[in-house]
Amino acid sequence: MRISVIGCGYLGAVHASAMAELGHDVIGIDVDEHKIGELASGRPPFFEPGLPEILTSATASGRLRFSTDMADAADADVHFVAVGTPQSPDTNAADLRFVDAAFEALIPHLAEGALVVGKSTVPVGTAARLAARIADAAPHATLAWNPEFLREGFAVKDTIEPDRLVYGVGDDHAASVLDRVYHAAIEAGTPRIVTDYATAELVKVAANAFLATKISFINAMAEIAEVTGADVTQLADAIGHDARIGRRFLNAGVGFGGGCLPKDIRAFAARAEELGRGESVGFLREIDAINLRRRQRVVDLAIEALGGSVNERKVAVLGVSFKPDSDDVRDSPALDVAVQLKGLGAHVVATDPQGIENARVRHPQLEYVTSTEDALREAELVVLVTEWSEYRSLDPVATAQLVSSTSIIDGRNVLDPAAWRAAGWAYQGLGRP
Ligand SMILES: NC(=O)c1ccc[n+]([C@@H]2O[C@H](COP(=O)([O-])OP(=O)(O)OC[C@H]3O[C@@H](n4cnc5c(N)ncnc54)[C@H](O)[C@@H]3O)[C@@H](O)[C@H]2O)c1
Ligand SMILES: O=c1ccn([C@@H]2O[C@H](COP(=O)(O)OP(=O)(O)O[C@H]3O[C@H](CO)[C@@H](O)[C@H](O)[C@H]3O)[C@@H](O)[C@H]2O)c(=O)[nH]1
Repeated sequence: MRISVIGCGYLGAVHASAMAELGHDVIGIDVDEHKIGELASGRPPFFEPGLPEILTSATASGRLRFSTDMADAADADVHFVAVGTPQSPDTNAADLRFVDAAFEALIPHLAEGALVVGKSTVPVGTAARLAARIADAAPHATLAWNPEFLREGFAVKDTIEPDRLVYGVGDDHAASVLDRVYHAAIEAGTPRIVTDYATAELVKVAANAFLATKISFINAMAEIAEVTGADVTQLADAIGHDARIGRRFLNAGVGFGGGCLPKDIRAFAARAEELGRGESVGFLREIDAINLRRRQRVVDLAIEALGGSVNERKVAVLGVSFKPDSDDVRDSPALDVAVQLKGLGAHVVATDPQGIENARVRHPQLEYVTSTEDALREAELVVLVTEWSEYRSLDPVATAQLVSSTSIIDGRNVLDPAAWRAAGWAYQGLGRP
């Protein structure tokens, strides 16, 4: 099929490449000329495992092209809209300016029978509004909403082999077109839920709200563990054995960040307020508050570990991206901790295998080094805040040779406390004795 993908960021670039990998003829459109130049040359503008391979093969084969000109999308049968929906600074609601601009730019180019498919995460009610706009301005086209559930770090696999497909549609035709787009996943037996616009929009924000709740639940248990001497990781293992609960997403630590969970729960709460149902998801504000307290907890532990003040003390911060296998630093707990420590006068040296470039743009005041050893050298405190595999596998004995003081805060509870203590370290996890 001929497909356009409008918005080629973390979601759109992967979606466009994966659709081409599945054999479709794809054009990616973005307003960012630099990004489009990189993608057209087969270079991903961000780090995502597996993306370079499919981007290179699809651009080389000619099945995948990129442009900044919406007119180049005109002959596509299906248009995926994957532009950003960031948090509005004043209200916390989703900022729909980019979605509206993309739709207005696309509408004049819609061919007879074209299907527009929303992928961006939007407040419930957005699709109905945009469907009315299309019915008015381009009645020969139709709209579907097909939320995306990919995880950064696993984006290619999640796109090609999704756990489920959700179609919010106004008629059966739209569902059959989407079945042709996703024929490989459908044939592999992927569950497919065909529903109305509002349900499809709500499925997406409900899923992220649930995941955020699971993480903040275990972090709340960590807060209780910290005043009782209990161990939250054992607690998570024990409750996780109950299949009704499950062990995944019960890793206590510095909490959730990224371009999705924090902004999506805030936008959901703001939308519920608008709908007069603020109390129904009022708990999401508590989920957010627990999450942000964990960042503060790491900062407080750092102050404690350094005897009451971090001022002019060298702190090695391991990790700046919001999760491993990603260079994304949007609302990163790791970067937030580094910035707070710097604000308190610490000499922060931060490192990360992929996130430094993005972190430097947002926080040029921090010192960044690419080598873990350079970050650790002469450090008076080590703070592990993103669990990249190379930090998880640090050897406590060798690491002790590099630092000036053997004190570590494990903000992701990924190190073996016994091994680190045996090597002479003062080890502090979160929610662990
Ligand atoms: N990143 C993820 O893992 C993920 C997963 C599921 C859903 N989502 C949702 O997908 C959407 C996109 O997220 P993202 O992380 O890819 O954001 P992003 O900021 O990485 O990418 C958005 C892209 O849209 C482009 N853009 C903005 N206005 C445009 C316009 N008028 N026309 C064409 N392009 C335009 C921007 O230049 C940018 O490249 C958001 O709604 C997000 O919540 C993201
Ligand atoms: O037990 C856990 C699991 C995750 N996290 C943190 O939670 C955040 C989010 O992690 P994850 O959900 O794996 O990453 P995202 O790529 O942001 O993916 C989420 O957000 C996407 C955008 O909406 C959705 O598509 C995905 O389904 C949803 O998992 C990260 O900071 C993690 O460190 C924890 O603190 N503890």
